[in-house]
Amino acid sequence: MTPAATPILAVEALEVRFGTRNVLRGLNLAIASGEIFGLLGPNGAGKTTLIRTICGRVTPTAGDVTIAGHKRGKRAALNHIGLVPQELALYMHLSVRENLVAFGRLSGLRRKDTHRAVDWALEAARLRERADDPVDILSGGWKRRVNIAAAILHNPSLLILDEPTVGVDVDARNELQDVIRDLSLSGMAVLLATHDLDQAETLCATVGFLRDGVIAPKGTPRGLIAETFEGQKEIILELRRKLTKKQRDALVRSSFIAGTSEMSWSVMGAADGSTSVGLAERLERVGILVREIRLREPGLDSLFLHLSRKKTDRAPMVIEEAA
Ligand SMILES: Nc1ncnc2c1ncn2[C@@H]1O[C@H](COP(=O)(O)OP(=O)(O)OP(=O)(O)O)[C@@H](O)[C@H]1O
Repeated sequence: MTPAATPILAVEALEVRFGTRNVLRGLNLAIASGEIFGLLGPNGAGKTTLIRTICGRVTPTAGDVTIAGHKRGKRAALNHIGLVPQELALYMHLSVRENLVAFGRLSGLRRKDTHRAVDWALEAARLRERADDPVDILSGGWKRRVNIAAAILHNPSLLILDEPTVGVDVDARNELQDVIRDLSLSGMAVLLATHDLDQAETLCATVGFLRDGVIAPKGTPRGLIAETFEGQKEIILELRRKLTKKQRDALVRSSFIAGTSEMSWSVMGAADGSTSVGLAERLERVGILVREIRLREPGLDSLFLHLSRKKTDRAPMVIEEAA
């Protein structure tokens, strides 16, 4: 966002408490017209709570939220928001067009405006060819596009998407991403909550990590990666066999992070690749058998793992001494 741009969404010092639990603790966020902001964060960090607060469904304990200059919760503010929830909220037996007409009427569009809005939304969500199909015969990716079309019928200034591509195949995901990109190019500000870090990296001008009730760090994906890793490379180990507890502890103490299967581990190493030289032999000496060692440029996924670790977990890579 350029410093001069007036944000479509402005969140200032937002606090939300549930009972004794402070979920949001002085959160700030600004999204400009045409900007796609990726909201990242571990499960339970408060992403949905932030979205619900922006939409006026949760009352904050402190702070301000304005949408296109209107205070959150007011009718004028709601008129500027298009919300695409994670769950599909569609009439399955009606056609795509009938669904959109129904949503248009429900959202208060006049009859004569509804058909124009539906035609525009069908085009924008690339749904024209399926307009007359009943929703229940569509695949997951198409249904999600109908969900988006329903949210943009009133041409909102701010489009909020909560995990828009969960459970869809790669082609459908790419199509959805193109739809979101086109909407941002038409001037919509987009808040995209996602666990899909690859998607955030390709789609979002800026991303932020919601942790401990605030969004930090925040910046361009490339900028954040460069700042955090300072040119280091990510070393990925694929193991031949399962680790003993002792071997596992040794890797963890040496700053390795386990992938989802625990047969894959990663660690940051020197930019010139020297860290990986002789690594397989060193690991073998402590009984850790490696199938493959790869080097790659770190991505947002590496940053996410890095930020998710406790500071005390981080140590230099000293596998020999540690094991
Ligand atoms: N209405 C509520 N009353 C009490 N606690 C709540 C309420 N809504 C959310 N929470 C709590 O607030 C925390 C944040 O939840 P939230 O759903 O916003 O997280 P999230 O980042 O969206 O998670 P996920 O990625 O899993 O959807 C959680 O601990 C949740 O249990």
